[in-house]
Amino acid sequence: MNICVFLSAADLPDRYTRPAREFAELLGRGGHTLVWGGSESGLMKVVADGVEEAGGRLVGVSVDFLAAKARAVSAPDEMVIARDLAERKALLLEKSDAVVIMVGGTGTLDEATEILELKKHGKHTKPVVLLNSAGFYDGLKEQFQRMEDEGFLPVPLTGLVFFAEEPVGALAHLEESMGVR
Ligand SMILES: CC(C)=CCNc1ncnc2c1ncn2[C@@H]1O[C@H](COP(=O)(O)O)[C@@H](O)[C@H]1O
Repeated sequence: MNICVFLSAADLPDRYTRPAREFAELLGRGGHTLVWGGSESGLMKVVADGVEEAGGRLVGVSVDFLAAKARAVSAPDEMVIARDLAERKALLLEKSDAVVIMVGGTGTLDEATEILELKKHGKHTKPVVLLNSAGFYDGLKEQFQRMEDEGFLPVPLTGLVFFAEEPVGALAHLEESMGVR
């Protein structure tokens, strides 16, 4: 399975780094491919290193203005450079069977909301998991719940996104959704 991971490009403390590394190891050991933004920075690098060390394949989709900072990869790994952020998001989704949103800032939020919006409109049916490491997304979860409770969501929240507290639960949900378990 090709699993797209959105997450921070910042260097972060152990409470966020540990689950990122753990998820990467599970992904690699499970024989899956990581599809990610291609960066060699922060948590994005932690995940790429973890997948590579565990024997998984990497598919990066960087973007023109960040291409100089993209990870150097060689076959069977892959790196594509998109023209802009819009094309990058489209390519990340196109190359993936499932999406995991991990802790991040505005870049991660941008990617997450676009993927959920496209799913809401039936443009894709790929499973999306929000990995709530160290309770980072408690506030967002509450906001989504309020959107649903007050009639802002035309589809059930559970049909849009699955909240996982730990990496093992996140991967198990994806494997079950895709029938590879
Ligand atoms: C030092 C430096 C400029 C590093 C490069 N920085 C980046 N390289 C690649 N993708 C990025 C970078 N910053 C943001 N992104 C995109 O936005 C998300 C992370 O943004 P953020 O850190 O959550 O807001 C990633 O999923 C990635 O697709």
